[in-house]
Amino acid sequence: RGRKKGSIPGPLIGRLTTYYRVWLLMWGDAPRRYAELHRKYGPVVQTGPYHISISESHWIPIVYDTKHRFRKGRFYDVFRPLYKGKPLDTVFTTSDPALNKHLKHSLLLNLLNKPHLYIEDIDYSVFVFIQEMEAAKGKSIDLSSWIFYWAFDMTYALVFGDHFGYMRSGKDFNGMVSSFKSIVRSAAVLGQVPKWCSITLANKRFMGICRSFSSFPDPTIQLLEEIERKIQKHDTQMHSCGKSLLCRVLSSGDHKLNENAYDEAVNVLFEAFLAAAGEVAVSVTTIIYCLLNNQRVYNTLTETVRSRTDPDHIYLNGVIKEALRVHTSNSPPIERVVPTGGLNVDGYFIQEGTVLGIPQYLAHRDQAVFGIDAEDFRPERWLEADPPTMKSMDQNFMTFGKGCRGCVGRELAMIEMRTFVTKVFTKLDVRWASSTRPKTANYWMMEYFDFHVTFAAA
Ligand code: HEM
Repeated sequence: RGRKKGSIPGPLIGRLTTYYRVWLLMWGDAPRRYAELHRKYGPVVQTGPYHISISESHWIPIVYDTKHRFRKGRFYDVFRPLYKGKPLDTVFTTSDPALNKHLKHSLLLNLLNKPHLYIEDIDYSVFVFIQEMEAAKGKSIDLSSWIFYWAFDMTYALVFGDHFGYMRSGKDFNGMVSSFKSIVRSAAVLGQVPKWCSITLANKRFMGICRSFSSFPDPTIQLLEEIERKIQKHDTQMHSCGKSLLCRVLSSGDHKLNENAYDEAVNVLFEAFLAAAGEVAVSVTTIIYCLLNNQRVYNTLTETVRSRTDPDHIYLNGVIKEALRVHTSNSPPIERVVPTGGLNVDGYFIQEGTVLGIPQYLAHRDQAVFGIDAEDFRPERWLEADPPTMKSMDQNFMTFGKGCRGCVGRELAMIEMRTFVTKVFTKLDVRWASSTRPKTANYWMMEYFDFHVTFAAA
């Protein structure tokens, strides 16, 4: 366990107890609270006995390095599902570079490097969304929920080659969407004190008791059971889609002979679904939120997609990046642990074992990088920037994480988001259903409540 040397400023309570970080997070507006801390104490702030938050952009490539020097810490333990009674380390949660590379390889090989295989499923999912919205024309609907239904249905199709059916049923029929949101929220808060995790989410007995209450939200157990059912169906030849991640991961048949291969298949399928569905849903909701709040950009975008004058999606990519810059999905700073030997930067010496994080919210608002209008939603900045400015904007764009543990699904996510926006806005117009605007909260992911809109023909 390391500790900072010298005098890093910060609130006294943060130096004394790690529970201060729980307090920072539990109100659902952590980005604003971190911004306030940096305004008061400067660019490097001690937020916990072993935690430091940094708002200086030039630390980004140091902390999120490409060589696995700065590893993930124990915060990620909360995201490990209990499988066969034990926490399962996944590609996302593990701090072990070898396991991370191994599982990532399987994801890339079987899903992410094969865009031609999934375009059809993405198109179909958006087609169903449009059909449902056409049927609901003129009625007020909760868009945030519907985008979750779309993202869960689509991801399910890519991973399992089958249809989940949220959009067709028009509701969260098995409670998985709402349980996903609540577990992510609690995990973010519990993860601030990793020892809580071993007595709660990672504890077999505790989780057993919780699960005996049918109302207890646990999407991980639902998903793991679903994966095992699907594997069984696949093995008994009742599953024949051929191109899903499930089929490709199981194609060698090793999982039938070897328990490790079976567990690995479960692991990869689990993370491919969970890492993808929620983030994509939140991001598309954010994009539409920004468009509805900015009529000028809404008009330019709809004109561009309807007239098909932007075949390379230059304006659309600008809109997507700008929306995800201004309202980035992740709330607490993404954390990494200082490696052996400590870290010496800008006159600070930070001991090994200290946990460092750079709040995305602040990196995305650095005026030296994005200009004095950094607070504003202005997609054109991504079209106008000269090469050096673009380079620093890209370096500060942290929505997909950074370095060797950044998002492996970024390209897939971009295809999904572009397909959704292009197809939906080509056919339909969206308007706020009333003068009341959605409320937001941000624990780990941005959440929108009462996102009421109406759809009309374009
Ligand atoms: C707009 C949508 C998405 C956003 C905003 C997003 C964001 C992120 C972020 C911020 C990280 C790094 C988290 C950290 O370091 O703690 C990450 C990692 C990851 N993402 Fe995504 N993601 C998205 C879509 C996807 C999709 C579609 C997949 C597909 C499988 C995916 C798979 C992963 C995986 C496997 C990791 C862990 C990588 C590693 O640890 O090496 N993501 N994502």
